[in-house]
Amino acid sequence: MAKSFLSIEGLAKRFPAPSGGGGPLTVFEDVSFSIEKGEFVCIIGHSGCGKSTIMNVLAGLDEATEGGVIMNGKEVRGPSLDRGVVFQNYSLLPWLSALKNVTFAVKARHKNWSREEVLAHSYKYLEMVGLSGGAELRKPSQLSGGMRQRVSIARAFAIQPELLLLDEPFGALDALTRGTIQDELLKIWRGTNQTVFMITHDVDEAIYLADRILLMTNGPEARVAESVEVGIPRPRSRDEIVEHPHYYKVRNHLVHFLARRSKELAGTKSTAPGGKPETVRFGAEDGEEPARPSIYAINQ
Ligand SMILES: Nc1ncnc2c1ncn2[C@@H]1O[C@H](COP(=O)(O)OP(=O)(O)OP(=O)(O)O)[C@@H](O)[C@H]1O
Repeated sequence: MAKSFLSIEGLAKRFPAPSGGGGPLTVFEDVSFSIEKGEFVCIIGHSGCGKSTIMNVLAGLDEATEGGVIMNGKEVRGPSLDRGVVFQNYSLLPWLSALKNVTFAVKARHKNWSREEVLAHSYKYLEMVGLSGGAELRKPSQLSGGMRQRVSIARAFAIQPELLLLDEPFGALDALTRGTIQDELLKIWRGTNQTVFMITHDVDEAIYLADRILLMTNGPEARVAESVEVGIPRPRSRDEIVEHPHYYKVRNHLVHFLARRSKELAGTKSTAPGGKPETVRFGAEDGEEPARPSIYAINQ
């Protein structure tokens, strides 16, 4: 069988017992899933289940206690420009302007580019996120939280990594900017065959953007329990997506998982082969028999 672009195999993360006593904290265990080249995958789960920790392991910034990550047939060990990350807390270099934060990364990626090429490329992405007209010359401390997040997004997009890792990238943005940058992200993703793995708490954002949505049970001992296929054709429009017959089925499934099943399934083991999440797929209307896995049928 062909290997996936990204394979997460039997990942577990434990932290030593806190000084007050007790056993080690198992944040998650038996986390296994794969992502195909060019897929857009979102992950949703309650606070503390370990989403950011999984992302840090994918980025090569943290090590799992058990298991590993294979990308393009190679084990992920340490960070790489093939994996671009946007964190919740921007992680910009505070002594550099917004522009230099981006050019710094672009120069590292394209060592043989001229100064003009680096500048033109960096400006393209800064303008895309709405940072121009002088704002790009300010240092992070002189920018608002939303503006800093936009610099961080421009920097990650500008290095055109094979895998884009986004940890709640739009959380600090106002609704209008958020919508614009979501659409830019989709445009870039469609045009580049990049693979995107994104954490979000917003079910509507996940349905609008993703091909698949991974659902995590509550921690400790969390796991990825389900992989929900969105199944809504692209390009998607914000106005029309809610009219699609799958939209509310997917949305209700996600909300129900977060409200009830993430807790009910907490601490249970996967019954699927290799600990992979159950696939949840919603069938077409018009009399076609939907391919519903047992887990979906149970929760109808
Ligand atoms: N260095 C550490 N030592 C001990 N526990 C830690 C450490 N880092 C993270 N944790 C714990 O690991 C768990 C998972 O944290 P993580 O930030 O990955 O969760 P998350 O799902 O991304 O949460 P959120 O949605 O709030 O961002 C939390 O319970 C956190 O307290």
